Amino acid sequence: MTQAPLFAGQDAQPIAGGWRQGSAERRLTVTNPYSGETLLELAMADRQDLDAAYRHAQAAQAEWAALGPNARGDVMRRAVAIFDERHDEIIDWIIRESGSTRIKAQLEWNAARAITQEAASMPTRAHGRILPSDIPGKESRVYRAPLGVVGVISPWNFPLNLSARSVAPALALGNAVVVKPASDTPVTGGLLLARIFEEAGLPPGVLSVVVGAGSEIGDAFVEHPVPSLITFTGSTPVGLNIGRLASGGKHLKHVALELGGNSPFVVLADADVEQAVDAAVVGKFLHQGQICMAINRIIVEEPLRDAFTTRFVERVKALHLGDPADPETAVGPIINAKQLEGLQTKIAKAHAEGATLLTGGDPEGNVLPPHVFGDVTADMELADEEIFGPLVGIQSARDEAHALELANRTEFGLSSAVFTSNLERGVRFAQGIKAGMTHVNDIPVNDEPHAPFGGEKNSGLGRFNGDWAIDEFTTEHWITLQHEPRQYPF
Ligand SMILES: NC(=O)C1=CN([C@@H]2O[C@H](COP(=O)(O)OP(=O)(O)OC[C@H]3O[C@@H](n4cnc5c(N)ncnc54)[C@H](OP(=O)(O)O)[C@@H]3O)[C@@H](O)[C@H]2O)C=CC1
Ligand SMILES: O=C(O)c1ccc(O)c(O)c1
Repeated sequence: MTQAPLFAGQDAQPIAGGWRQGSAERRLTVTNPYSGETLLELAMADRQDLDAAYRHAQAAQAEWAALGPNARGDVMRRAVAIFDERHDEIIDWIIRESGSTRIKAQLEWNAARAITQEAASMPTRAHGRILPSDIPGKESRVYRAPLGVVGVISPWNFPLNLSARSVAPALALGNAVVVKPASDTPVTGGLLLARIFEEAGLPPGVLSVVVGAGSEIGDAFVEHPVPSLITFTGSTPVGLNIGRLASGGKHLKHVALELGGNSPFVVLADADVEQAVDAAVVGKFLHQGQICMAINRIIVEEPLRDAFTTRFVERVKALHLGDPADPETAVGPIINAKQLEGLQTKIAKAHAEGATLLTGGDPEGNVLPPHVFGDVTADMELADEEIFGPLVGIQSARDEAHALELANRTEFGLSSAVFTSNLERGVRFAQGIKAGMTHVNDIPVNDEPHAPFGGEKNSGLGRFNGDWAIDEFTTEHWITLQHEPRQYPF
């Protein structure tokens, strides 16, 4: 007997314990970025819906936390089982809603499942501490407790995973959660995840999803008095605004921000060219480059530049473009026309600034052929700004010191990579890069559920995953007990 779909595209969202239509006048049409097919239409959520979601989360949170670590862990374990049972439906939604290739959709399903499995262990890892004290008769305890209610704002590029990597740990650690997914991907960014946790036995109202425009409910989402923490993944301008609202408004709250990136991919003169090219092709063009960790600049030490460039361009020209559902497709569509137009503007700017086009082509629908530019200098926009698309420039470095100077030249510091035949030299180079993450002889696109994920400089604040998530999604309360009357100085 075939199962009913987990989510059938109905006009409903889980707000304050029940599935219902949003209350805003504005309706959202969600389309397939490759085919243009309408996937669903939704009445969007408004500020009243948001307030109801937060208030209900606040009311439901204490009972959810009190269920205890094993019960909360069991919900996570059942959610992992549902990820497995519903694998094909989830993959299909990721492909259709975000234009992900099947390759990328599988990677995203892996990542979302893995963080949910990691979250299942977190309830029994949320430890308090007993501290020594110099005060006679004092017992000194540190209790670790859930923050309360967590607000999660996620983007359209890895919507399922970039919601799950906040939602699963936050819930597992006893918080309640309200999610605002990107308007391009409300299903994989929130509605599907809500159905997974609902089927896994999460009590109603502990997780709400409000499908509302960031431009309309975004500030209210952050400034609301209920959430103690806002996690955000998206553009640096929006992230900086969220940071300002969270720290400068009426209600001070924690933030965990994962923002833009400009990953340098450095190839030193002693690197294996073929290995470096293999990595560069995937590290740049996976998900059409729409990944915060994606290679944004290729920096090759002079002696290797021509050999690397020739081989890299050959490999790029051979990439399979087109239908993201086709297992052979490496490069699928850009998420929407606005993003495509932005990329075409970047291409024109690269030409105007004197870069040399080595391979490119005109878009077919939202599918933009990979563009590689040579003779790129660090002051060009192509090198200095986040691209978030299938474009890249190759810069030449005089020597290792110059390569490091170029790598550190931008406002961003999320991920990075360096290729060399001497691994310890690679580690020393990595330690010189001002970033949250560096991968020696690998792509900068790496994320493991127990490893600290996050950026420095304008790439963000805080770290996700593993022990770092436990710190982000809980708080510590110092409580002391005087077992004998204390002698005060007056
Ligand atoms: N670091 C990363 O992973 C990502 C980086 N980016 C960068 O951002 C650029 C633009 O992409 P875009 O999707 O527009 O990124 P945004 O930062 O605009 O969107 C990310 C999320 O923030 C929401 N949002 C938008 N405005 C506000 C606001 N004022 N307050 C609160 N939330 C808000 C969006 O909602 P809504 O969809 O309703 O607008 C979405 O859910 C990309 O070209 C890329 O450079 C984008 C995505 C991911
Ligand atoms: O911000 C991103 O683009 C992004 C993508 C995939 C991940 O696993 C992740 O942690 C971040």
